[in-house]
Amino acid sequence: MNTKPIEKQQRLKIVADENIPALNPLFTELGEVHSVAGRDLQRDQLVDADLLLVRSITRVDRALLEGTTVRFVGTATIGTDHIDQQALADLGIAFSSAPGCNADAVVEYVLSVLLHLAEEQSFCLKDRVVGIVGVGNVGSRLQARLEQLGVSVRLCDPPRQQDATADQAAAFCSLSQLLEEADIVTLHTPLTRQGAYPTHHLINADNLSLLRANAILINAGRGPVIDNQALLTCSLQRPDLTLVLDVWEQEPRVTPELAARVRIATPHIAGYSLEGKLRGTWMLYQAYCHFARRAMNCTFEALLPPAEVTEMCLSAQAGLLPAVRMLYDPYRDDRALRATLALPAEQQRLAFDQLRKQYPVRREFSSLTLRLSEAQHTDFKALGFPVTHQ
Ligand SMILES: NC(=O)c1ccc[n+]([C@@H]2O[C@H](COP(=O)([O-])OP(=O)(O)OC[C@H]3O[C@@H](n4cnc5c(N)ncnc54)[C@H](O)[C@@H]3O)[C@@H](O)[C@H]2O)c1
Ligand SMILES: O=C(O)[C@H](O)[C@H](O)COP(=O)(O)O
Repeated sequence: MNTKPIEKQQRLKIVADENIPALNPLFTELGEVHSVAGRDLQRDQLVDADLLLVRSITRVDRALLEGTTVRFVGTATIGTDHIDQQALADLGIAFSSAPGCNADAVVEYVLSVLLHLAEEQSFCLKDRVVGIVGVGNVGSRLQARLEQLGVSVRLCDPPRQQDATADQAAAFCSLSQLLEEADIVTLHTPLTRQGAYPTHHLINADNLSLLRANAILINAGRGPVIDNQALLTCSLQRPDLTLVLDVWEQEPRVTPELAARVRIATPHIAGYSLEGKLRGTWMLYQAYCHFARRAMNCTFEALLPPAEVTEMCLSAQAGLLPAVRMLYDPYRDDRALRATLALPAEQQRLAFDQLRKQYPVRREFSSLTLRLSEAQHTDFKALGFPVTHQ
């Protein structure tokens, strides 16, 4: 890629999505930050801009950038399906995303969902097989925590399987085998439409029928990885299925008919821990400083405020769910989303974005040290809590 650091005497002009936190402490030392509404960003807002910082709701392509002065684009997200990276390379614009920034938040969303459903449906997670589709930053961290808890997993990731040694490749299975063998299926692939293993409508009318009786299907990746119309049809015929959707094919539109069939419905917030969001911005700051060959003046630790509650003592009888619920209860987000579903379509779309914009502070499990009896240590540690003796 033919990208050169920006050489400019005057302060940079930085155009940034208003939903990116910590722009001030990180980017105002570099230039003037202009906040914009990410979903509606237009070319004329990029006049004289040097940097463009976005989240996942801004389509960044040739039409937006050709002929502008932008030299660096960053997305403070893991997903990159909204960015035409080939166009950026052709235009000589440097690009950075934030791989892994909110992976732990997504893992904790899934763990919290599973522990809530285990209580409601009276099953023990350790007796269930969890199928993870997409075993990258999110999927592999989820795998590690589940295996430490003693849960059996099945893994499907053809790109990783293809690059693995024969020994490593044996850990993976095909999608159909996973759907047939797993009691719980959770999707963590990127959204891709091309290449050897495209994920658009990876889950569709043909393979939904492979799901086991009483299966749980979770999508916290990207909405179009599941054919939502096929899912609705299937769910009407299969009341035994439990669906959990954080992402939706027509996002920010959520069709009330599908939401009515979904047990836990949330507005694309699986990755919205404070740590995840701040790490996303900080990784862009780090990437830009590297690109511009500048020294960094802020560490991630300095950016992250202390949690309100940092330590909690649990009784020797306490199970996992009460501690998890203290930090994250997915039904809070489910209730907030459902309250918007009776609105006319356009207002519902706006409400979806508002829920995300005004998202309450949510901290990761690592922020809360638990005082526990010795016997409880293994499971709470496996979930990701720091633990200490009572
Ligand atoms: N809901 C949320 O808030 C949220 C938050 C973070 C990320 N995400 C989404 O989750 C996705 C995964 O995140 P990640 O950090 O683990 O990404 P990653 O790139 O680290 O891992 C993705 C994995 O999916 C695999 N994969 C690609 N095509 C596949 C296919 N056809 N079948 C099975 N596996 C396939 C890749 O080989 C890779 O190992 C992101 O791309 C993003 O779209 C959503
Ligand atoms: O890809 C990601 O990192 C996540 O999906 C992220 O949480 C999306 O958040 P948004 O950019 O829509 O605020």
